[in-house]
Order: sequence, then structure tokens, then C-alpha cells
Amino acid sequence: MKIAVPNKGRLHDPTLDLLDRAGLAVEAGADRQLYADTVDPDVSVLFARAADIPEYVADGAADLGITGYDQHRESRVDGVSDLLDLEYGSCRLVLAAPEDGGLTVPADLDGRTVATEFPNVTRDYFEEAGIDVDVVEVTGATELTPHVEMADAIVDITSTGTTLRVNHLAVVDDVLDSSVRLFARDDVADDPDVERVVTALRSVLDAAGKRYVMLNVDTADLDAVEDVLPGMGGPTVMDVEGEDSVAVHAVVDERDVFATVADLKEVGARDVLVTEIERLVE
Ligand SMILES: Nc1ncnc2c1ncn2[C@@H]1O[C@H](COP(=O)(O)OP(=O)(O)OP(=O)(O)O)[C@@H](O)[C@H]1O
Ligand SMILES: O=P(O)(O)OC[C@H]1O[C@H](OP(=O)(O)OP(=O)(O)O)[C@H](O)[C@@H]1O
Ligand SMILES: [Mg+2]
Repeated sequence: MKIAVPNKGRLHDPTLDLLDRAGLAVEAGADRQLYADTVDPDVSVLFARAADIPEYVADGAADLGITGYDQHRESRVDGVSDLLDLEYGSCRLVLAAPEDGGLTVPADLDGRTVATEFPNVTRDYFEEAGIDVDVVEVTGATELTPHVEMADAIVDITSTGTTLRVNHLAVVDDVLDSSVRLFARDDVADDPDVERVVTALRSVLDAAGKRYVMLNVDTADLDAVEDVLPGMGGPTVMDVEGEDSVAVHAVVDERDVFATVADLKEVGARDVLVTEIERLVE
């Protein structure tokens, strides 16, 4: 099983970090390497540009890919499907034009020029809207093009909005919402090895925002403790050998930990321990 992952850029580190937490740590090798093993003998990675990853998966150079949904849409490959939203690299592709330039709605772009690194997504957007534009493909610094009269507007990525603001550009319309996805070639999507990778990655996502709470309590106070601990199939209760108390373990939402611990103490919980959860396989 080969997974294509970004070789550089802002998606490289979080992707390796996610694989690590999923139990698929990529083994360190020489810089600028093309391939690497993971600690799982059945899974290896291929390093590629974020934009090329859908193509590598479609062509069979890799079975699975991890990259932005925007890249998947732009590549227009067939036979490749999303399996999982990995919930990082969240951004929007937007149509933006110079502030105070009089271009405030998409229809204002009719007969104008739009520069972008995403020509396919951009053409699809304007075609659907029935607006006739000239699309100019650039490979970077898209935000500059309206200021050097290369284009009237741009379609580009934004997340915090800083880059647009610095370049005095205002959002005219949303074009596409994106986040990083795991996707597979359709002919391997049902392979058990793919299922294993999906389960491992999902377990990391499911553990995010959760904490593991452990405590001891007198048997007499167990009911009260169980009332305090919320959901997730209920707490696990273990007898403590030779004592009239039990150990209780439960998964608690990070947001609820503060209040839950206070409530637990109130109903007689002792030795309360809160830890992070690396993976959660339901
Ligand atoms: N500001 C951002 N916030 C969140 N996600 C982003 C942002 N910019 C880019 N992304 C996501 O990361 C992907 C890759 O962007 P990145 O800038 O790392 O690569 P690139 O500039 O296309 O790479 P290269 O340097 O190889 O051309 C984008 O397709 C998008 O999905
Ligand atoms: O809304 P913001 O938070 O400002 O983010 C938007 C910017 O982020 C990306 O560039 P990146 O930083 O990846 O640099 P790049 O042009 O080298 O890809 C994107 O191309 C925008 O320029
Ligand atoms: Mg970039």
C-alpha cells in the first residue's frame, strides 16, 4: 500500500505528524527522498507536490493520497474518491478583486481577466454562473496580478485573510471550500489494507478533543460518579483487589473536563487523573 503525501509546503509537516499519531510513522531518510518506509511493513509513502498527488493516485504510482480537496478538484482526475476529511489545511478558494475598484459582484467580471493557480476550478465556477471571463494561469504570487494589470481579479486561496488584506483585495465570492482529504483510487478503495489505513487515521481524528479520565471511588459512591460521567458507552469500572472501592475510567470531551473533574470530586472521587488520548478506535 503506497500513500502519496506532500513533499514540502504547509501540508508536509502536519501530514507526517498525523501518520505518526496513527501508528504509521514515516522512517527518516535522506533529504529530498522520493520514497520512504513507514513502521508498518505494508505501508510506504511517496513524496510528491501537493498539486500532483491526485494524478499520482489516478495513474497508480500510489494507491492513496493525502492533499487538499482544492487540488483534487483542480486535477480533474477520474476514478479517485475521497475517503476521509482529515480536518487540517482548511481554506477557501475565493474570487477577489481590488478594494474600491468597482468589482463587487461576480457578474462585474463579465468580459474581464481573472488570474489563478486553479484554472480548471475557476473556469467551472464562471461557466456555472454563465459569466464570460478570460482565465490567466499563474504559478504563484497571484495576489500581485491585479496591481500589475495582468488581471482584473483573482481566484486564490485564503484562510486568515491576511494576504488579501495586505494586497488590498476584497472577497467578491466564495468559489470552493477545501480541507485536506485522504483519497483512494476506486479500484483499491475496498482493499482491506486501505480499510486499515482509514481506521488508523480516523482513530486519531476521533481522539482529538477527548481526554481519558481515571479515578478511584468508594463502591458506595459509584452510582453518583456514573451519573457525572457523560456518554461514550459509559465508564469502565474495575474492582480494586481487597478494597471497598473501584477504579473508574472514562472518555470525556476536552470542553467538559474542567466541570466534570469538579463534579467528580464533589461526589467522592479520589486520585483523579486526566490524560490525552492518542487514538480512539470505536
Ligand atoms: N493559507 C492556507 N491555509 C490553509 N490551507 C492552505 C493555505 N494555503 C494552502 N493551503 C492548502 O495547502 C495546499 C498546498 O499549498 P502549499 O502552499 O503548501 O503548496 P503549493 O504552494 O501549492 O506548493 P508548491 O510550493 O509545491 O507549488 C493547498 O492546495 C491548500 O489545500
Ligand atoms: O489568508 P492567508 O492566511 O493570508 O493565506 C493565504 C495565502 O496562503 C497561501 O500561500 P502560502 O503561504 O502557502 O505561500 P505560497 O504562495 O508560497 O504557496 C495562499 O497561496 C495565499 O497566498
Ligand atoms: Mg502555497
